[in-house]
Amino acid sequence: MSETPDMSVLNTVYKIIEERSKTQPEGSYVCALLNDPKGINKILEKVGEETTETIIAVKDGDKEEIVYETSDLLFHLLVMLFECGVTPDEISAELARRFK
Ligand SMILES: N=c1c2ncn([C@@H]3O[C@H](COP(=O)(O)OP(=O)(O)OP(=O)(O)O)[C@@H](O)[C@H]3O)c2ncn1[C@@H]1O[C@H](COP(=O)(O)O)[C@@H](O)[C@H]1O
Repeated sequence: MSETPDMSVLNTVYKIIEERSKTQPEGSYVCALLNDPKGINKILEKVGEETTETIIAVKDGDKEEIVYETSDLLFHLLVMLFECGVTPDEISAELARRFK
């Protein structure tokens, strides 16, 4: 892709998560998270881990790591939102409501 993707990439990733949940392909990391016997706690564990790794990257001032770990965090947040039945559009609407 020649252009830098905009925030709609989050919607696309969410749609892939939805699709994985429906089709349950073998080897899918999303399915491994969604089907984990710990349920939502597994996803929350990952959100916690990725939050910590993002904080460490920021403390280290390592821009490349900040981009990498924040992407991991956003991805796991999208899986969490999917599991809760919340869409990225609902988050966008809430953020837009706060514009001033
Ligand atoms: N964006 C991501 C994405 N970001 C990170 N990850 C995975 O998230 C995990 C990050 O966890 P860690 O850094 O803790 O690494 P780990 O050692 O594997 O961790 P453990 O789970 O083993 O504890 C890694 O396994 C990464 O591969 C992702 N896995 C999938 N996606 C998206 O989800 C889509 C569906 O993926 P599959 O379900 O695998 O087909 C893909 O097309 C991507 O768009």
